[in-house]
Amino acid sequence: MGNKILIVTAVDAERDAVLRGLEGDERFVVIAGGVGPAIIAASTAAALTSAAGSYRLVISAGIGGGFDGQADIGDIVVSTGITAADLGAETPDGERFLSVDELGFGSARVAVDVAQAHRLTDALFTAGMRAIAGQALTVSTATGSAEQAARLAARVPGAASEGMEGYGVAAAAQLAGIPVLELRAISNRVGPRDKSAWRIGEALGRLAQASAVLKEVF
Ligand SMILES: O=C(O)c1cccc(C(=O)CC[C@H]2O[C@@H](n3cnc4c(=O)[nH]cnc43)[C@H](O)[C@@H]2O)c1
Repeated sequence: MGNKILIVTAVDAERDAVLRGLEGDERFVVIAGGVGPAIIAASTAAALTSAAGSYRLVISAGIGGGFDGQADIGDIVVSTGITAADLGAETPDGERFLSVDELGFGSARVAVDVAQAHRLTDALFTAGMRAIAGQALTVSTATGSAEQAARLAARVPGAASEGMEGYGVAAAAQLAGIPVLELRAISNRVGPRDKSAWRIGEALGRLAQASAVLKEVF
């Protein structure tokens, strides 16, 4: 395993924010892998394969939604677990969701080094940031209602952030045998879709700040 760290964002604006924070630290390679779990899994796998043996850690980084009571706009969520929260099946009555774990088709969860997640959270806090260690959820459809937010919070205890890429990045890292973390700068509440309430610019600024701390921790 090499000494480099691969950071994968969805879009260029997130990649550029991370690069601003890293200030040219050559231990880190930062790519924008696309929006959604499938394309970013492919992008991550391609990056890892093209430089096999170079990386010791993969980080999924970007903006994300915060679950009420867990993470507010401007906070940073560091994953203590990464879950594809909508990977499964509905029961015939439409009342319940069965995860792939319950269906026996593998796992929607990727474990992370929780001690490492807490070290990063502590370092972010020391740097004056509001940082939370919690469960990072990946969905293919950004939540747009209070009802869906409640369903997801009940489905994944400790749900703190919602994004659309973490599990894809994590699945590629897991297949390559490389540890993974997810880092989300919260841009909005998970719940009723209200684009006017999104604070994407602020979240990108927090992402840059948090990226500067990565240099101290890893
Ligand atoms: O609903 C809208 O009008 C709208 C406006 C701006 C952005 C979106 C997105 O769906 C962005 C998806 C993109 O950003 C990440 N992200 C940010 N917040 C969330 C969220 O609450 N739930 C899921 N993903 C979120 C995500 O990782 C994507 O890369 C919509």
